Amino acid sequence: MSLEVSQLCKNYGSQKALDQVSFEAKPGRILGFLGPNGAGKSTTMKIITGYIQSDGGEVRVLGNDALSNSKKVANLIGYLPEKNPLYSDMYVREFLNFAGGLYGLSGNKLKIRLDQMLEKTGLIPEQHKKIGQLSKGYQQRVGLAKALIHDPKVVILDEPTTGLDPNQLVEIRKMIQEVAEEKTLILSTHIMQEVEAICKDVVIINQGKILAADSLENLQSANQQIHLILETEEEMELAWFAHLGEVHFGQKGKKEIRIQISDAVQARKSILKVLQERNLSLVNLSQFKKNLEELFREITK
Ligand SMILES: Nc1ncnc2c1ncn2[C@@H]1O[C@H](COP(=O)(O)OP(=O)(O)OP(=O)(O)O)[C@@H](O)[C@H]1O
Repeated sequence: MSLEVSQLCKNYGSQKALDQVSFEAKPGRILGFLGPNGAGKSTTMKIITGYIQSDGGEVRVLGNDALSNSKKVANLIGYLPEKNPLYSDMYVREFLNFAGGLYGLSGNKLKIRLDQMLEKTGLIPEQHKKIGQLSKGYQQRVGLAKALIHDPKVVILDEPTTGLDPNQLVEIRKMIQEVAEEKTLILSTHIMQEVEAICKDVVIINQGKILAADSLENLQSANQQIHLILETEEEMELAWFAHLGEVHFGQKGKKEIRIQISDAVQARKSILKVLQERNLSLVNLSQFKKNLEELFREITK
């Protein structure tokens, strides 16, 4: 396992920001780290990367304890913080050169790595511009190149696509996927479609506690229940459909009933029978499966 986080705790004064947070990240699989605002995502990432200390628990990076081997672990991790801190007066190449130097790279090795990172992040045409002159999307690329300059094994990206236009978003996501092919990558994001598009594993945190940690596939298949929305002209009673599964009224009050079922064909037949017997006029009968967004809202509400 490249990254093991176990039983992390962190308090800010009397507030418990992290409460026994544990999860693992594997190489070659992007782990989506999800949670509502204030859930504890950035705090977890800052502890993993050594920016702040925990009040308890353990972080192991490629088997190294992050607390007792902080220097070694810092070299194994690349981090793009939420508020990407860049020196806007520095030139792109100059800045990345400086960042590489901080990790002990120099001479030809630094030059080769610098060229590789500029190429990988599409920054070659921009390398002689001042960072402050770049668009937000290109500034994020500089942040990504900085996080990767020392060729870390574990990469942590805190909301890297927030505020990007749709074109930049697609390009940065593609870059993230390429990076993840050879690294362990944790991606914090609020965008559920992003998780469904590029993550293999998912951790959901809320109020400092882990609520789910599994592969995206397992989470989705555990929620493969089908939902039917039934709408009629007349008011209905939940009891008429209770034999089919879990039932509750929908947005249109008693004229809309939502039913969670496992056998859609059988359920539709039964519903039509009830409608006929009670002489109800059907307005809509549709079915859907929960996506990650709905699952997230249900878990964290
Ligand atoms: N330095 C600090 N001092 C006091 N409280 C803090 C500090 N940093 C974070 N917190 C609190 O700890 C909790 C977790 O914050 P954190 O920034 O880790 O959440 P987050 O999941 O990253 O949120 P967001 O998605 O909004 O960035 C929040 O309630 C926040 O107000």
